[in-house]
Amino acid sequence: MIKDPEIFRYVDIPNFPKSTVRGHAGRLVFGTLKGKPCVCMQGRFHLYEGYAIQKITLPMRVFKLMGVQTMIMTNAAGGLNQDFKVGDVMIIKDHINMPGFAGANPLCGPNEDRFGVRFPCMSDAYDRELRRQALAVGAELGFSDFLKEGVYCVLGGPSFETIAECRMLHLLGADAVGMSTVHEVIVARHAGMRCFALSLISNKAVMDYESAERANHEEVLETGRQRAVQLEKLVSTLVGRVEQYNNHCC
Ligand SMILES: O=P(O)(O)O[C@H]1O[C@H](CO)[C@@H](O)[C@H]1O
Ligand code: HPA
Repeated sequence: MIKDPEIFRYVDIPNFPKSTVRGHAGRLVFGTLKGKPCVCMQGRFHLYEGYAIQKITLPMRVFKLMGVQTMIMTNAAGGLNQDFKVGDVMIIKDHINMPGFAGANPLCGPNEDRFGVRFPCMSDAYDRELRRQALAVGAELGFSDFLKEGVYCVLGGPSFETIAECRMLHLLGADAVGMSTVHEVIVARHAGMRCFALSLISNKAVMDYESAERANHEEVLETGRQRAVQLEKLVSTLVGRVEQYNNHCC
């Protein structure tokens, strides 16, 4: 997908965290996608790997310093919205930061004024224009049947949610639940980068005490393999249409 790739392993980059999750290759790939210069993370970092929240989000600040303007993220998530099916792709329109409620926010500590303000706004965390474009691209590609929009809730993991927790998150207005992305979005927005994120609904969150279904990482990986081609097509077509973005308001 990336043309003329230059690949760096995380383990070879000083102070970079290392990927520990199965399915996350742990490499930075530089190159072009549809003629646009880009850098891709093959594997991101999670609280449950034991990293400090600031370490998980360090790549966002590295990207900002490299001149990156737009962040596009994908994740796998459990579907809470009862209209969602396994294999649906949810454009994230907003998030609920559960660890943040308990004080785990990547911007805690002295503010880094060279990146952004002390109290960044999050009501426009997921760029409206990119979401609109993604829906249009999805329709052109014939993906409308499985393309949704919704609210992503992040938890710390690594244990999957209990039935009572899934019911609570659903009542709170979350459409999907996962263990990533939100910390990075907060740091990227703080630094004035534009964010767009997709959740692949890799499993249905279990909401019923009679259900025999059990969340498991195998199913998450398998759904990822099944939707990989369409996700690549959606993201690469969107990237081809992304315009230069300069956010001067911070
Ligand atoms: O890393 P992402 O794509 O968010 O994957 C999700 O899937 C893993 C659990 O199966 C967790 O890492 C969770 O966050
Ligand atoms: N819960 C939390 N994280 C997840 C899930 C889930 O059901 N599926 C993929 N990541």
